[in-house]
Amino acid sequence: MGIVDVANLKKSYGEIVAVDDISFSIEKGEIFGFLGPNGAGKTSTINMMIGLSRPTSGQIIIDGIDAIKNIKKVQRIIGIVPDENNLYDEMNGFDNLCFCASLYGISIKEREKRAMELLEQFNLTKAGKRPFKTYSKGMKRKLTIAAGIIHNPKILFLDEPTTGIDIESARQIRELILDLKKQGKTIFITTHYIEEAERICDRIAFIVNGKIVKIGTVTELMESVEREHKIRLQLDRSIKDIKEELENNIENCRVEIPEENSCLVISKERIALSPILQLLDSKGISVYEAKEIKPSLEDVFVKVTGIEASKLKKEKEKVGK
Ligand SMILES: Nc1ncnc2c1ncn2[C@@H]1O[C@H](COP(=O)(O)OP(=O)(O)OP(=O)(O)O)[C@@H](O)[C@H]1O
Repeated sequence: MGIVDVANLKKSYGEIVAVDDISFSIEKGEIFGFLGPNGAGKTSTINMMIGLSRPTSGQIIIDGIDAIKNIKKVQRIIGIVPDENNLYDEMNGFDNLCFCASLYGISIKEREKRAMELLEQFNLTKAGKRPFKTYSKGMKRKLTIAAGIIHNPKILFLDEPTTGIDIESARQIRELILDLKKQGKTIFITTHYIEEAERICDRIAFIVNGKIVKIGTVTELMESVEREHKIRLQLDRSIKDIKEELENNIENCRVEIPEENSCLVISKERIALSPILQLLDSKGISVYEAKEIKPSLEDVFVKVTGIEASKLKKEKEKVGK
């Protein structure tokens, strides 16, 4: 049993099945990522886990407590960082944190101490005196995370923590998340940034159309699909006219031409370079560079889900605006 156990969880909105019978466990102290495109069911899942919406069916156990029957008890041990900022625009950063702490019944002295500590930890001490509405998007996100951990929760739920903010703030937030893990927190994070999930998550679940299609560590996910070897050749001209000849001459290889002056040689086995170079040389084609392309988690995601990486990127950019 994990610190979080979700079994056969389902959420329907009328005809729409947003979350379709998913089950997973989160171990204490791990960063568990939910990775999927827009509309995959990430927010619907997190909202059921934190008690913002009621499941159509299924079970959620958090730290041994039934989270559907006993959400108030659960809310004391979890921290929530929604995908949209939920703090008061007119209040300054310090007061926002103290107000959040008061909701958990923390004493005034303790509230102020904790707020100051968090402002310092999140590099917001100076900004703490300014109204929240004057913060940049990155600063707003950081203060929202600080508010989510004001009561020192065991488990933190982060919905798209770096969507729509600048690169440097996103980097700082990833560092903060890793620091929280070091402090022993368990973290559930939803994202549609593959690189982010790869960098910080101990385990990742791919979610598409409300279903979990794969769960594992990055290494397990990489090993779960049949690996292809790829070599990219940079050439002095296009090899469109000899593509077929190349494929016929090199055993078990296929050739793709992504750009005018380059090609990809792809095979299930390791690729020997010399016969390729010899053939190209005999055709008077110069090779400027030959580089092995290592598979990425993005390749695995595309293979497992059938969703094109470019589609995921486009959606990411759209949201990031
Ligand atoms: N309140 C609602 N009423 C009706 N349909 C909803 C509601 N909330 C979500 N949905 C639908 O459920 C599906 C899953 O949505 P959800 O917001 O959980 O996905 P998501 O993975 O978080 O997407 P995003 O990355 O865009 O936030 C979508 O088809 C969405 O339109």
